[in-house]
Amino acid sequence: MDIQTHVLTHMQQVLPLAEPLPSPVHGRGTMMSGGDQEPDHYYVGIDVGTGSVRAALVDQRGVLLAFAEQPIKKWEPQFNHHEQSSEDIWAACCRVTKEIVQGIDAHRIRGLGFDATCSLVVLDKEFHPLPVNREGDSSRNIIMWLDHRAVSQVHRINETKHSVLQYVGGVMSVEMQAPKLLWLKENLREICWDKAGHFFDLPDFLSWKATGVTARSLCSLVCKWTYSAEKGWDDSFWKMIGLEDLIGDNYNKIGNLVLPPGASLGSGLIPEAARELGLPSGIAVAASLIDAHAGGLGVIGADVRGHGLTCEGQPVTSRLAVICGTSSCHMGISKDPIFVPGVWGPYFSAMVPGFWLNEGGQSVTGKLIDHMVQSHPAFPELQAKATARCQSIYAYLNSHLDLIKKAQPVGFLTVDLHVWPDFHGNRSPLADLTLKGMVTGLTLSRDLDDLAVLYLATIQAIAFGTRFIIETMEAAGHSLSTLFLCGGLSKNPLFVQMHADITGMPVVLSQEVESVLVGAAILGACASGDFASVQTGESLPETCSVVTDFFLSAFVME
Ligand SMILES: Nc1ncnc2c1ncn2[C@@H]1O[C@H](COP(=O)(O)OP(=O)(O)O)[C@@H](O)[C@H]1O
Ligand SMILES: O=C(CO)[C@H](O)[C@H](O)COP(=O)(O)O
Repeated sequence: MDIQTHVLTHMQQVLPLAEPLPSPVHGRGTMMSGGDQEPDHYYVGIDVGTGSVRAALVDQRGVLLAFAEQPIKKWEPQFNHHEQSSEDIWAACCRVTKEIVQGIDAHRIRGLGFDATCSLVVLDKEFHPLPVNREGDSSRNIIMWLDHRAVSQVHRINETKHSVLQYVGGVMSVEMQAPKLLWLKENLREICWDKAGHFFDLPDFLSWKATGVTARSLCSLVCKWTYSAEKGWDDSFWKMIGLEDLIGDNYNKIGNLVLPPGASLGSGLIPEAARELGLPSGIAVAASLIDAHAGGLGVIGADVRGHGLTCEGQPVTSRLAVICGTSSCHMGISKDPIFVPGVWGPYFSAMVPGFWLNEGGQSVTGKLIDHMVQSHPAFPELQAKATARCQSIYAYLNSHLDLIKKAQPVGFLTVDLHVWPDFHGNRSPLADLTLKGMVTGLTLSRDLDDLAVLYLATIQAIAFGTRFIIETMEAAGHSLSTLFLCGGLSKNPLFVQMHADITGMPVVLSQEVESVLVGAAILGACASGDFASVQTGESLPETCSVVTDFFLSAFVME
């Protein structure tokens, strides 16, 4: 889609914003073993997003009983370099977990599951943090997923045309781990590469910290490290890109024991981690998931009966889970592998066991909306007015748009203003990290109306990006009918409505807003042995015992 057709479809397809949103339907899916009785088992889910760590206590019926959140540190020492600290993140995990289990009978806690962003954690041979920066600051030992420092490395990797690239949409992303590893070898040889003993995906770092087990999740290795669920590591790839040193020691530094998400790790929670987290030692700890995959697992099997949706009579492969936080991830599953140019995958068993996964994505969505709003001259005025009304800036902007639209549908406020949203490159389906953002239709206006309309145009551009990804997935063989949204942006009704209007698909929101966390708790439930797997049986969702029982869609926008 070039900018011309983008603008055209933009103007043609923006449908009226629906009447006030229907109230959530308060109901719940089939009860699990506990029925209506007092819950006797609890599971803890910990979700490490880009901006914060959250924890939830969930019972065996899938009801979220307690929630806590804590921001985490981020550094941007130079443009396109984004770093974090594994110690800071672990400390935040401990704080939020202690908070959610206060006053709870700890003996009822049966399992713990983690999900996290797919950032790269570097430790030395004694498991101490190593610097990923020229300043030698070892507290910054994580290269974040959105870090784009390894541009030259990923370019060379893609030039090899190695066959593993077929399984990442044909083009490896600079956000994956191989280019970041190569960057470390080429740029920080002495202070980092030569001393490194362990390179972890963040979700696997957390499960190691909790159990002392260095096993990696199939999810991380397949989606970000070129591991094949069927064939394992491909030596020829690592040799071809100049990282043959990782093959030695049987891939010990990047993982040689690989477990499916939800598998129980070692002897469970080790005493030191138990003390720090405020949980009983020895409870089951699960092999982890990447955050988008936990969200996908949390929503894709939702029980939609009674809402008259076409997907009720369709296989689960007609559903697209969209996890919308700092970035948006578009998770579609299939029985057979589907190769979609510019869309990551197909990945076998990386999210739902036994299914192939394709993962489309937009590198910055929440971050882009925040950026557009916060950098506008009218932002201080917006903040003051929202604070005076005790509203979030987004609730304020949404009601402001309702005021200024007058009789016309809100979508038409942007007939003259268009945003191209690739401010941090295009992840899918163009798979071009060099792309930049664009705004057309600017005037000299600097007021709040102008800010509100720019905010709307940004949301619309993101929704068009989702539509572009859906069209590309369908052209390659997916057949999609319904969107299942979760993540921070799904709490914004305008964002959700624009996705329904612009894709022409109904959007289902889970009754439990914190679906990503429930996805993490499902892992803990599975590891505890209380449930046989994250999903059982041949087909979803009918026989998807844990997933279906945990969820009921709350309301639908069409
Ligand atoms: N209630 C809300 N209304 C509008 N936007 C929201 C709301 N809550 C969170 N967001 C937006 O969602 C994004 C963060 O989503 P979140 O899932 O918390 O991100 P991450 O997992 O990447 O840390 C931010 O851009 C934030 O502005
Ligand atoms: O690449 C991803 C998943 O495969 C995500 O974009 C990344 O993990 C960041 O997630 P979030 O936007 O929720 O913080």
